[in-house]
Amino acid sequence: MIKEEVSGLVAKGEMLPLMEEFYTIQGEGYHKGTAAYFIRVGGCDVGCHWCDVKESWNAETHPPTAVEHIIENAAKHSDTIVITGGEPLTWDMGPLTAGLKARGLKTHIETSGAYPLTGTWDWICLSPKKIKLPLNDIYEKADELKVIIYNQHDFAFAEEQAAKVNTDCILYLQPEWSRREKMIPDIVNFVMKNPRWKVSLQTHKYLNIP
Ligand SMILES: C[S@@+](CC[C@H](N)C(=O)[O-])C[C@H]1O[C@@H](n2cnc3c(N)ncnc32)[C@H](O)[C@@H]1O
Ligand SMILES: Nc1nc2[nH]cc(C(=O)O)c2c(=O)[nH]1
Ligand code: SF4
Ligand SMILES: [Mg+2]
Repeated sequence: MIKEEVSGLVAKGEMLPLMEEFYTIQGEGYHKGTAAYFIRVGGCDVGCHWCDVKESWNAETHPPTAVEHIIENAAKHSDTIVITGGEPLTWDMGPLTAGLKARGLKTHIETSGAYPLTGTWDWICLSPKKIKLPLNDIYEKADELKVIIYNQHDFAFAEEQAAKVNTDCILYLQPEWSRREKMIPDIVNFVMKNPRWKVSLQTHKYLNIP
């Protein structure tokens, strides 16, 4: 396929820069502990300094892959598919999620919400970032809000973001991995004082799984 054809298909979400795919246990948030197949799509220009997958950022380094191929492969592994990245909403998620839904699979997304919400989702995990805030439309659709706690100011940011989501949205505070020892005591205190929040840990890192 010539370069222009590939770019055209990527622009329509019919091909996506695929970084990696793996069958594992969802480590974070509401579905933690549940087996799921992860699809990690390359490309993100949000730029969180503590991001644990910086290798995902440059889409050019991940091969454009036909979504039919991604869908067919995912269907072999699990009935729950988590789309993450990178920032999956960099791309049109319509074709990928339509194909997954057509096969009866559950579609979950991990997103910063910084780009327009595309695709059909059974579960939306919104993890807002101060440096590139979510667009307004996603707040009412988020099933869980997962705010990363790196420093004290992040608690105030978490409350600001919680004021924008729908009333059924489940609220999580997750320690930034490198700061977990410092921040966990403060997160525990905060959640006991503000019990509508829950703690989320990156349990896959404790389990030594992807
Ligand atoms: C790598 S991101 C990819 C999806 C999307 N770009 C986002 O940020 O939601 C997946 C999840 O990991 C979280 N995350 C990334 N780096 C982290 C770190 N160092 N410690 C804790 N959580 C982290 C993000 O906030 C997000 O909830
Ligand atoms: N096991 C596991 N659970 C996860 N939940 C969210 C992840 C992500 O990077 O989006 C992730 C991940 O990378 N691995
Ligand atoms: S938005 Fe997500 S992928 Fe992008 S830099 Fe932040 S944590 Fe990493
Ligand atoms: Mg991860």
